[in-house]
Amino acid sequence: MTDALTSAQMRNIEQTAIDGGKVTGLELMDRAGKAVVKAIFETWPDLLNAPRRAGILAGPGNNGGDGFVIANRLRDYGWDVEVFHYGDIDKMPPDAKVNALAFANAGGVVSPIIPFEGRDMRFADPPTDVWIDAFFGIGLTRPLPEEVRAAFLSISYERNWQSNKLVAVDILSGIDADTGERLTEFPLKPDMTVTFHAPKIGHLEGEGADWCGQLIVKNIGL
Ligand SMILES: NC(=O)C1=CN([C@@H]2O[C@H](COP(=O)(O)OP(=O)(O)OC[C@H]3O[C@@H](n4cnc5c(N)ncnc54)[C@H](OP(=O)(O)O)[C@@H]3O)[C@@H](O)[C@H]2O)[C@H](O)CC1
Ligand SMILES: [K+]
Repeated sequence: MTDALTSAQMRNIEQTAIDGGKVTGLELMDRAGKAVVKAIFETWPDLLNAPRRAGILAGPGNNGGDGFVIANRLRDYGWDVEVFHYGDIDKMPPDAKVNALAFANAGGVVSPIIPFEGRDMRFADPPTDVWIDAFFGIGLTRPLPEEVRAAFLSISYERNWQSNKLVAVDILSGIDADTGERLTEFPLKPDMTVTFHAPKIGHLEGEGADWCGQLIVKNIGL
């Protein structure tokens, strides 16, 4: 596995490629989101047999933008997709906003994450086959907001009763990408983390190493 990067090193690699005209941020986000979907079908090929249901937990930044790319892609496969957005589409960074608007304008369901509050997800009907954690990636700077922690807690009840999957985009939200420190604790380990270009320090150090599930590193052409 190639050397682990800090979030600053990753941003520098991305920005150098963008500044050099090799790729745009939007293209990188598109590749990242599609790489997550590819990793899902490579890991659980039976999910390809029939359209399923996905819950996308999207945050306010570009990690959330990846989540909307994934939402659009899974809808292309005929999946029933609902995005639970901690954030405001209008305030998202430009690349993320493009993908969020594409989802919303195509009739995609975007809900606030409040529905999870106190909701007993153990008997959710229909159950969600795959949860995508796209709340926060390498831009996490502090412990998670309480409503985000509560959403994760509700889903952890459901996961105890349903055999659904949790996939973390880039890194499990709540883990510091530069140290592996869990800035917020919740009882939900992902089945898989899909990161881009190279592992980050937070995937290999501290508690982060135990809170990845299967770590998949996908090339996004950098
Ligand atoms: N071209 C690219 O940059 C690509 C990026 N990829 C994906 O993008 C994320 C990194 O995106 P970024 O927007 O830098 O960061 P995040 O989405 O992780 O989060 C930043 C936003 O979240 C707010 N934030 C941070 N911590 C918290 C918190 N604990 N509570 C509430 N809000 C929080 C932050 O706000 P600030 O107040 O801190 O400014 C931002 O609004 C990367 O991980 C990839 O998934 C693509 O994959 C490749 C292209
Ligand atoms: K994430």
